[in-house]
Order: sequence, then C-alpha cells, then structure tokens
Amino acid sequence: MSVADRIIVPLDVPSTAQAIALMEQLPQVSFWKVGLELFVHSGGEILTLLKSRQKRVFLDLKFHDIPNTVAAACRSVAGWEVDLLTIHATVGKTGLKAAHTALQAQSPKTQLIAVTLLTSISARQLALELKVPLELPEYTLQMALLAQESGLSGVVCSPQEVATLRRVCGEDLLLVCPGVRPTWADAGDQKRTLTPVEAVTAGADYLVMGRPITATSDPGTAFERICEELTAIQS
Ligand SMILES: O=C(O)c1cc(=O)[nH]c(=O)n1[C@@H]1O[C@H](COP(=O)(O)O)[C@@H](O)[C@H]1O
Repeated sequence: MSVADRIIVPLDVPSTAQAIALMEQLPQVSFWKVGLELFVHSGGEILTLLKSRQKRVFLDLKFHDIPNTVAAACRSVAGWEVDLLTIHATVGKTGLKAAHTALQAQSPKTQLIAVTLLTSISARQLALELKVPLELPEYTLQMALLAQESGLSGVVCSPQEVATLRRVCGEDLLLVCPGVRPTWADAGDQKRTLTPVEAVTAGADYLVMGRPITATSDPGTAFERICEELTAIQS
C-alpha cells in the first residue's frame, strides 16, 4: 500500500456540493470518510457518488445503542457496501457481536471497527468526568480486546495507544488512528496526538487526518507534504 493510500481524509462538510469541491481539490486521495455532519445531510447520495468515483469509503456513524438496534442499523448500512463502519466499543460484547454478525451476513467486505475512546478525551477527563477508574492506556486496551473478542476487524484508537495495541492484539487487528497531527498543524480539540510518522512507526494501519489538510489554503500541498514525511521513513 502506498503512503497516500494509508491516509483517510474526512469529508467534514455540511453538503454534497462542498464534499465534491473538496474531493476535486484532492484527486490523489483514495480513501474518504463520511461522518455524521455530511451523512445526516446527504444520506446515501454521497456514498453512491464516492463509489462511482472508485473511492474507498469509511462510513463513520459511531453506532451506540442496544444490541437489537445496532444490528438493525448494520443491516441498513449493508447495502452501501462501504469499506469501514464505526461502532462504539462501549455498546458491550453482546451489541458488538450482534452488529458484527448482522453486517457479516449481508456485507462481508465491510469491516466493522470499534471506537476505543475518542481522541478528544484526555486521561484527566476519563477519570474526572467519565469516572472510569482504570488508567487510560489500560482502559483503551480493554476496549480493543473487547472488540477483538467480539469478532470485529479493528479499532479506532489514538496514535498514542497504537504501539501497545499492536503488541498485545497482534498484527491482524486493524488500527485506524485519528488524532494525528504533523508538527506544523494545530491540535485543535484533539487531546491524544502523535505525528503521522510516529503513528505509522508505532504500527498504525490508517491515519484519519482532516483539518491539517482540509483547513489549509492549499489542501493538495498539505497532503503531499504529509506523504513526503511518510515516504522518508519507508525508504
Ligand atoms: O471515528 C473517528 O473517525 C474519530 C474517532 C476519534 O476518536 N476521534 C476522531 O477525531 N475521529 C474523527 O476523525 C476526524 C479527525 O479530524 P481532524 O481532527 O480534523 O483531523 C474527525 O472526522 C472525527 O470525527
């Protein structure tokens, strides 16, 4: 896989027209993420459009509900044949298994991946707001193991947790990392970040990077700059 193919760019825009404009600024991007903002507005139209342009699609709807409901939602998504789909690990093992089974039955190529802990949450927030008594690295590991034991293909995790997850969960678990920030980009609301080079060196399969690319005056140049940084570690 080329370094460019490891980068998933979110279409974090409010309309199909703005999504098309962004795609046209970044023709070299092969993998796009559709999240809540765009999907609520555009529905399946944007997914059909991406597939018609031979793009890979990460549908990031982060399901979080009871087992019967997440399984039914997965059956509804199945027809779109997206490449990646998200669910929160905190739905628990019964919900994860039900969602995975429902998706596998109708869209076996779609990989269901579980969010371990949002990258916007710090260790302090985990303890003080969410009242989780485990240390953050232990908590995220337990969420990843829960996803793996439930049969899921992979997890969404912060790059700071990648090295441990790769070591404990093995080579087969897909590790998809948002919260990636080049040295020259702002962290924004991301709390647990590493650079693209650090994330890939630690064992990340895919990097989800939005604002460092899309919020610049020249997204194409920002994307190429990140690819050059990643190419340097591969050679
Ligand atoms: O599931 C995700 O993609 C996700 C999980 C997570 O823990 N943190 C996170 O930032 N994301 C998404 O990854 C993208 C990150 O965008 P930037 O912060 O602009 O690079 C956004 O579309 C988020 O919705």
